[in-house]
Amino acid sequence: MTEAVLSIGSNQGDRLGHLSSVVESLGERCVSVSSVYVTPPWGGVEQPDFLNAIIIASDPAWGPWDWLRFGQECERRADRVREVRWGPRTLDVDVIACTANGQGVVSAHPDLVLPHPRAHLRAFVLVPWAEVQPTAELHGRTISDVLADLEDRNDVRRFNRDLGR
Ligand SMILES: Nc1ncnc2c1ncn2[C@@H]1O[C@H](COP(=O)(O)OP(=O)(O)OP(=O)(O)O)[C@@H](O)[C@H]1O
Ligand SMILES: Nc1nc2c(c(=O)[nH]1)N=C(CO)CN2
Repeated sequence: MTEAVLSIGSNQGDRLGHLSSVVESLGERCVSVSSVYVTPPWGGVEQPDFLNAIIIASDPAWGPWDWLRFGQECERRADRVREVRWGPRTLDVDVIACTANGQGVVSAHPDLVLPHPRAHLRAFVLVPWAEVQPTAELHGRTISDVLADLEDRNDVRRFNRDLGR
């Protein structure tokens, strides 16, 4: 049994629709969903604001690579094009962390680094994650503590609609 923390983001096209498509595809695997947040682009590329959210998902038979493949399949269905690193996209699904039978999974494989190597730098991940799992830990610190170090944490604002779960 694995539980995954999935970060979903969109800043192109029907942003809310793209995020909703992930929740729909997960179906019964979806355990909880954060509010939707409007977030300024992270990473230095000038582009429109994103909508971001965090999903907690679980499946008795899936391992960490299944969550990665699931996210990439959702991106493909949203016609995501990989052009600019950290640039605009219809849908981004990142696996932020994964637990297998209650134990945190650590992976250094370049195609699946766990926990996600940049999660601790991203208010657009930590603010929604803290909403749904305030006691979660990243590299031995609570995510609330990690978030307190980020200067841009107050730039992340609640959006006026949610993903309906
Ligand atoms: N935890 C992870 N979640 C998702 N992709 C990962 C993870 N670890 C490594 N990768 C790999 O990262 C590669 C690039 O992914 P992607 O194009 O989504 O990056 P990005 O969203 O532009 O940037 P970032 O990785 O900083 O979020 C993919 O080939 C994927 O296999
Ligand atoms: N606000 C925000 N910025 C980003 C995002 C994202 O989802 N939200 N995704 C990126 C690529 O992983 C790069 N920058």
